[in-house]
Amino acid sequence: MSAIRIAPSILSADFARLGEEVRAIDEAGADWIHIDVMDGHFVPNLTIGPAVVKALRPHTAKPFDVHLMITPADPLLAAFAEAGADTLSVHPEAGPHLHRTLQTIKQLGKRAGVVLNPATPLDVVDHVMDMVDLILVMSVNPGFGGQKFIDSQLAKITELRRRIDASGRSIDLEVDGGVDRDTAPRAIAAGADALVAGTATFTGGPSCYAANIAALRGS
Ligand SMILES: O=C(CO)[C@H](O)[C@H](O)COP(=O)(O)O
Ligand SMILES: [Fe+2]
Repeated sequence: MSAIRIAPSILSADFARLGEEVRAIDEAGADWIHIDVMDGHFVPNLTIGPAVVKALRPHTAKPFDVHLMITPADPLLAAFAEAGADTLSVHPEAGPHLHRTLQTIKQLGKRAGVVLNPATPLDVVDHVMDMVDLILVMSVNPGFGGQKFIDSQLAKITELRRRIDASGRSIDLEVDGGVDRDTAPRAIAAGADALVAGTATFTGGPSCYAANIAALRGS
């Protein structure tokens, strides 16, 4: 098992000071910067577009882990790639051709991720295991930060860990939603090797970020 990567979700940051917030979580030990892109259509919330991703890019050298909750995603993949995304993750429900979408992400030279909603079965990734770099298990329904971790996703994480190991490929298993000091160890025990955390990172303000991130890592 590789080291646990912590990806603070800037959805819980102070949007009036986003550049500063990104620098603060970088200095506090974040491995990736998780950026939640919502379109008010695929999910009932509206957040960040490529212009904001581009504006944040000079504030850190850490990888941008971009979670696209938009439909259709395909017309905007190039814009997010050019804006500075490192990983582009899509929901299979957001378009009719998941394989083609992942091909496009790879052609753009980016890491390709698939995001599984709580009710989405694992089988959706069976035939794209050879092309994904990351699989993200949603442990809340997408759309908002600050929700409660859905325990039933632990069994999915365990089974996904088994399938990733059996594939022989290096695929990150990331968990997103309701991850805090109590649920992080359970997600890790089930097989997660990357954790998204919005509320649990940003609670208490900048002076707490380093301790919050360390606690999630289990150190
Ligand atoms: O994708 C997301 C919501 O759709 C967010 O990444 C997630 O909710 C993080 O927030 P929190 O850690 O507060 O649950
Ligand atoms: Fe997310």
